[in-house]
Amino acid sequence: MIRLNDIDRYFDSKFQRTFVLKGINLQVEEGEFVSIMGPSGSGKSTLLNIIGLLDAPSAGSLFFYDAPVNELKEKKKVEYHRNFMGFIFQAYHLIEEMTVYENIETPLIYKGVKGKERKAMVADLLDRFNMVAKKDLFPAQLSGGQQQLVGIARAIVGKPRLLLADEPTGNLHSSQGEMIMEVLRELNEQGMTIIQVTHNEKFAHYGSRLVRLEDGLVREDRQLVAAE
Ligand SMILES: Nc1ncnc2c1ncn2[C@@H]1O[C@H](COP(=O)(O)OP(=O)(O)OP(=O)(O)O)[C@@H](O)[C@H]1O
Repeated sequence: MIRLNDIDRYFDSKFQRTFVLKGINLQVEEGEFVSIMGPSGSGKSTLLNIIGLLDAPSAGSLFFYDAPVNELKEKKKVEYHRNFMGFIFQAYHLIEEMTVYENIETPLIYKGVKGKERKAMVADLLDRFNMVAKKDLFPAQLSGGQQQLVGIARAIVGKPRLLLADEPTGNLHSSQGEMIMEVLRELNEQGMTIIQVTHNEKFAHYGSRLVRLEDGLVREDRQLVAAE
């Protein structure tokens, strides 16, 4: 589904070149649930942003289903964002002028989902995340954890084929975090491919594969067994 060939990401300053990612080779198959771990600054978010077409590699190539996606036109990128992937960010990226309900509904409008079906899909997630009573509030009226839940609901409501999650549980209590990981596991069992960045070993083990980055290199890449 996704293939990275010799991906480098570096930044040049006057006197030196700083590598954030160095020669990353990674292949992710449809249906996998990959957890990316590694120390702060090791390049995890950068890697996720490159896969999500939000950042461009300095060298190397990226493929979705064997089609090169390195140098896509903006319009094609938007199509991938709309129809192929969902993104959970560390910062929630909610639209401040929209209510909780509208924030969750927006991706479905872009996707062309009809009104009735849209309502049912949003209602289902509000219910599942215990946010029904908050549906008419604006993001600024919610706690950090609640905003995170809305961000997650918005990312998964359209059932994207690929979900990219950067510390999805970062601002949540551990019980909320576990609830979210259960939701991700269920979505993965239904066929969604998931790549998450996490600092939490326990949550990493909801995945089926662990990739550990260090200094911009893949230091470890192994399958996880469910019982671990
Ligand atoms: N525009 C930039 N210019 C220079 N360096 C950058 C730029 N963007 C990112 N970096 C550097 O890239 C490195 C990796 O950042 P990244 O956010 O990918 O790390 P991370 O592993 O996700 O860290 P964390 O766990 O703290 O979120 C950092 O040292 C950061 O300073």
